[in-house]
Amino acid sequence: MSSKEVLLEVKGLNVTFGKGKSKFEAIRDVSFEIYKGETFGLVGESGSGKTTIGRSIMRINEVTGGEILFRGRPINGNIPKEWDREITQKIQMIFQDPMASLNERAKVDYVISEGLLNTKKFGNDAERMEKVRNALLEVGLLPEFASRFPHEFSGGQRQRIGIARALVMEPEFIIADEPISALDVSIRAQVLNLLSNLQKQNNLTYLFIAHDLSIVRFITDRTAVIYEGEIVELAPTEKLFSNPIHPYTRALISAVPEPNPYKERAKKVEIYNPAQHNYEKDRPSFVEIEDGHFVHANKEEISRYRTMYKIGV
Ligand SMILES: Nc1ncnc2c1ncn2[C@@H]1O[C@H](COP(=O)(O)OP(=O)(O)OP(=O)(O)O)[C@@H](O)[C@H]1O
Repeated sequence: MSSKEVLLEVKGLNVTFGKGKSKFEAIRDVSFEIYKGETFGLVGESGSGKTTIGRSIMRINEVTGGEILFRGRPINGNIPKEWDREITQKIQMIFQDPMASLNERAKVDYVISEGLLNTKKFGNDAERMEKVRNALLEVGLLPEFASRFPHEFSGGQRQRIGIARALVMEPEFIIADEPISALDVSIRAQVLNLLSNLQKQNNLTYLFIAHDLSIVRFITDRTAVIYEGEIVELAPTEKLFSNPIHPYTRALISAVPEPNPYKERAKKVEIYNPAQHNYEKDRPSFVEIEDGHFVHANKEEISRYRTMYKIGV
């Protein structure tokens, strides 16, 4: 269950890579809030900037402009040591490819407890081992697995180890970056169920990154759609699917395959053409077109969308 208590706030985030001619603005003026206890989806195609946002929150990426607040306090810049340590513990990330994110030469106990070792806060060896065993149990693995190597496990088990690695830190906020994309289709639902159960048990808040809208639909409370480094639409997830407004969101939704093959054939796929926006005189902003439903648009588009999609008319 989500409250309206803001846990994480991203305000006017800009991320630029490179300098001079090779300068590339990967994230442009991105703002959103994530409420405590909710699952917030971030959806967009490859290269749109989803991971860069996740990495900025993890403080792996340099932030060029704007700020990120956790529990109302900035996480970047010159911050007190104690606060820095707390953020390092409370914000964790689960990665797409469990193979790539796990050190193959390290045993599972080390893989899971590495973060604990770095924060010092978590006691002696025996206490750490106890935490590792508990984390393994929590993700549905045997405590004995602690003394094995990651390559001895299946993809799904490795992702569970990746989840245990985040969980052992006793986080409050988890960024799940395409956590099931690399997994066999047959085990995806299991891992999603695990994430959902862990959320309830541990009162976790999730930022769930995906390129696949159909996954986001079933597990997120609210969703933001990102296109080329900009959020084009943000709404409660059901609203986004029942009444998508931005042409890019509409194109994405129309591209989600229908489970019914007959319907799919009849379905018209919309194509998104960014040139359709005329922003030269009438500049766009991020407008709340109805309660909690934001769209990137200019004045002319807002009034057109209101009429087209029967909002407040
Ligand atoms: N360290 C970097 N240096 C230069 N460009 C980068 C760097 N990291 C990311 N980019 C670029 O920024 C853009 C956004 O990348 P990002 O990985 O955030 O996208 P994404 O939406 O997560 O895509 P994917 O689903 O493929 O991971 C891409 O064009 C990428 O090439």
